[in-house]
Amino acid sequence: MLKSIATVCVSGTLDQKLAAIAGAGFRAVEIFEPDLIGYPGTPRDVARMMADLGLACVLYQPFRDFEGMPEPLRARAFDRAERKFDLMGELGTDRILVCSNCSPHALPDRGRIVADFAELGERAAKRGIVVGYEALAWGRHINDHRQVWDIVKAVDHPNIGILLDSFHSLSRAIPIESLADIDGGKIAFVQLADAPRLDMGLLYWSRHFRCLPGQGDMRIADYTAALLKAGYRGPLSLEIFNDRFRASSSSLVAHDAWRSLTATIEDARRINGEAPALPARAHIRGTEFIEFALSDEESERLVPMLRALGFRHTGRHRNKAVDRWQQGGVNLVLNREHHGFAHSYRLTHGASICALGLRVEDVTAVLDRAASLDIARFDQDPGPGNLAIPALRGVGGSLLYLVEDGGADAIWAQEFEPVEAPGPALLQGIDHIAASVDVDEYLSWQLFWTSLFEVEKQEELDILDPGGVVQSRAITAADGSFRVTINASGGRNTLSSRFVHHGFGAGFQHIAFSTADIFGAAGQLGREGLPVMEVPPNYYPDLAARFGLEEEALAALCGAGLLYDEDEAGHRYWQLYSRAFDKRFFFEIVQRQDYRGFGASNAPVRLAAQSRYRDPVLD
Ligand SMILES: O=C(O)c1ccc(O)c(O)c1
Ligand SMILES: [Mg+2]
Repeated sequence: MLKSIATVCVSGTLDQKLAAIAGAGFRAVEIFEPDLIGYPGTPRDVARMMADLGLACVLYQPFRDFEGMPEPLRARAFDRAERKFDLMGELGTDRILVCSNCSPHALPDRGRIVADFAELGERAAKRGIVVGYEALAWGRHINDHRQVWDIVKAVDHPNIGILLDSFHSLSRAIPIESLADIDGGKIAFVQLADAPRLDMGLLYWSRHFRCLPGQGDMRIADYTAALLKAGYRGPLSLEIFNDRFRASSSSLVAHDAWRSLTATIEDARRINGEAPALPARAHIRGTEFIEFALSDEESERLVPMLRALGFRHTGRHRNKAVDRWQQGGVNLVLNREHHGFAHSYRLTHGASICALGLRVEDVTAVLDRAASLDIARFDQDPGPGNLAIPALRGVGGSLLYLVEDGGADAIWAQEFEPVEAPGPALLQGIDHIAASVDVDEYLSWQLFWTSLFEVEKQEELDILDPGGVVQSRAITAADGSFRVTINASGGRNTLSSRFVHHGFGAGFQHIAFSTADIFGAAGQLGREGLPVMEVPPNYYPDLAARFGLEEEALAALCGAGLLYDEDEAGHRYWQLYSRAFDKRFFFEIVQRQDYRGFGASNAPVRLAAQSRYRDPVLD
């Protein structure tokens, strides 16, 4: 399938947009009229620019308020169309989008609309132009693709087809099955856009909140699959009106667009039972290790924190300044090297979580899928005697190492000499990892995880921080083997924004370890003297009121300094936070009993407490 994108999707001037689009691998583009009008070159100049970039112009759009007009507006509409046909000749495109009429003058006269398109078809045929008629969801009389299909059938002209835009169909909840009634040969063009489920007017929703397929809540792969099944073989083109995209990097959005469209086409092929072109999304079986980039001095200060949490120094790398700290199923790797990736990461961001090691069934398959999705591979000479672990570039330039089950055992055994034996495991595993990212990259990081791995997006939450609102979305494997939360905020002073700005970019801000005995863990931290985040006293009476807790249970929670939550089914969740290390990252300990969330109701309490630790001058 030819992949295309509308110039309206990305930021910049027309030349910048086209460069970003071509740079992301696209070979086809829709020219959105305002981008052309605002450009200081002729349509021929733009045609040359597209040719130089290897881009074919597959659509010119939009042409508005055409059909069903009374005279003299009708004659004016045909005159306007002729002028646009002239322009299309110069631009070198043979396809135009006519969107349904929104004018208050438009008449609900089907006969007239059919006649108008029949006439337009004749005029288009003389120029070798094909017209795609699109039902805008808010069109005055025509706002449903089923109406457009009815009209296109009645017009029955080879130069008049239907243009389908997933947003307009799905925002109105028009059944996808209705696409099966359309003759694929009469589909002039297809535009794809997703959107989050929002309760607002259709026009405002469409013009500000569209997003790339996979970033929202619409069934875009099913929609695409239905069109392919109907026999459509033309370009699949992204048309995203999104305020954030308009304000962020054109290159980032264009690359994400390529990734999104590639994944969507693959999903659609699979839905239709066609042979897959890419390996399937991989199930993340678990986190094999988490790597920290530290100076020697930072490492010395982190070590007591890890010891207090129950970790033991179980391995020392034989030829690198790298240590393994272990407990239960958790491996923490402390990298103090003075060259290489971790060192560079630390120089840029400060003490950091610089890499995750994920366990998957088939590393090669993940690498192949990643390559098709244009996710960058990372290779570094592991040095003599060390095993190379394949890696991908992930959030904020951190790395995602990929290992197969048992695949890391050889590395632990061969490259690390034993130091201490592991102690009793108070913490058993990694419950979740939390990333803080720039608000402009919030959707991008979601797409990264959901396009590559077999994970599900959870409902987005707005979390209140004393410095602003934080958007938070968890992305989880169905069996709980992997959970990551992505947090972003437009407010400059929220915890997540401060992390991103002070640390020069997105990254992992906290790790939540799982325990089966959170009261035991709290007791141990107390005995070890590890400072934990203080819970404000008002929290506990509120908890008691909300959940009807007995005095004794409440006293235990309060005594241990725990946060607590229950879901509607009564599943329970306990949380405990460490203080942050160098204001860069912190640890959480959680215990969950069939509870699937992340304690969202506790997050504002936690963020308020953390904001009290701010230095009023430095932070
Ligand atoms: O918002 C609009 O006006 C508009 C214009 C052209 C399109 O293809 C579309 O889907 C929406
Ligand atoms: Mg459209």
